[in-house]
Amino acid sequence: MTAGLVRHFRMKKTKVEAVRGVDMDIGDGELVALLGPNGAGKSTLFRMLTTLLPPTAGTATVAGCDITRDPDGVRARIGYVGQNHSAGENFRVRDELVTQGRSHGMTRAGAARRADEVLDLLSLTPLANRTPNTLSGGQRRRVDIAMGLVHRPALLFLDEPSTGLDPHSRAEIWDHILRLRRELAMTLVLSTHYLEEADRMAERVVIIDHGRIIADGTADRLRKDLAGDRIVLTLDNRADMARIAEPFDAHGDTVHIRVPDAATALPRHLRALDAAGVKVVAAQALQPTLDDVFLALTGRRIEQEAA
Ligand SMILES: Nc1ncnc2c1ncn2[C@@H]1O[C@H](COP(=O)(O)OP(=O)(O)OP(=O)(O)O)[C@@H](O)[C@H]1O
Repeated sequence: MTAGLVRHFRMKKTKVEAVRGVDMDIGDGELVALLGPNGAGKSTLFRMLTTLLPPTAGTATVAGCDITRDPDGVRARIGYVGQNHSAGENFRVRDELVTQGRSHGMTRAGAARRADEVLDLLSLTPLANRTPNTLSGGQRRRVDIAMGLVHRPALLFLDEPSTGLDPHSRAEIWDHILRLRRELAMTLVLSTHYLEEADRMAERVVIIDHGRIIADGTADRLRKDLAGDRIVLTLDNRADMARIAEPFDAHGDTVHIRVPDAATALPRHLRALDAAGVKVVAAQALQPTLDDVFLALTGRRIEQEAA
């Protein structure tokens, strides 16, 4: 889908290399989460793939069309939900959707029918005659998604769809995103810096940092390959640490041991330590988070940077 995609910005004397050579292939019907800290280049990549920004170098084919040679073809086939609201403040939601349909060449009756369909799809029918400035953050986000769906795209880009929403609204947005996937078999590419969302919702996670892809796979695969499970033991007597045979990291009173499968390793370790007379007062089997994966790859944590 993309080959060597690059985007630089020039500002006076400095050059910002926002995207530094991205190669990515996304298949039909995939749900892909692009995960990275602030400034990683996610929005710039999206803006190139949705033809809002020309690449400095490289190529990309989106929904079968080249982003540089056939931007109109790309735009006709994709939907894009950016970080800014797409509907005007003071027009009724349904009217905005009809206008959007008309701008895609639909007849008035066709656009009205489609507006009602997308209102229903995003559970917005009761709000159809409200203006966006009277809606909650989560409701407005659903209007943004509805605007991106009017022309029936097969592929939808969502740039941080849940950022800034309270946990309840975030869960609601995700219900709707997953519904699009289930009921319309859409290809969904979204960006997020919420680690647990990428982990739970997407079957493929692409981690991006400083404008480059640094990992790509299922969350489970990334965890296993790049971070590994840990068991965490608290010993009754710190001096007993010297009697642990495996390599470990000590954090205060606790000992962290890297293992391939924490659930099966934990009882084995407890039995061995018991037999050696080492008293363990607490024990935990820990699966790494995607933040641990990011830490293993970069030495930094996404969560700290997002905060
Ligand atoms: N128009 C621009 N002019 C100059 N620099 C820009 C421009 N747009 C983006 N950048 C820079 O490019 C880099 C990547 O920004 P981008 O918005 O793509 O990151 P992001 O991963 O989407 O971050 P966020 O999660 O904060 O939205 C940043 O250093 C940013 O400051």
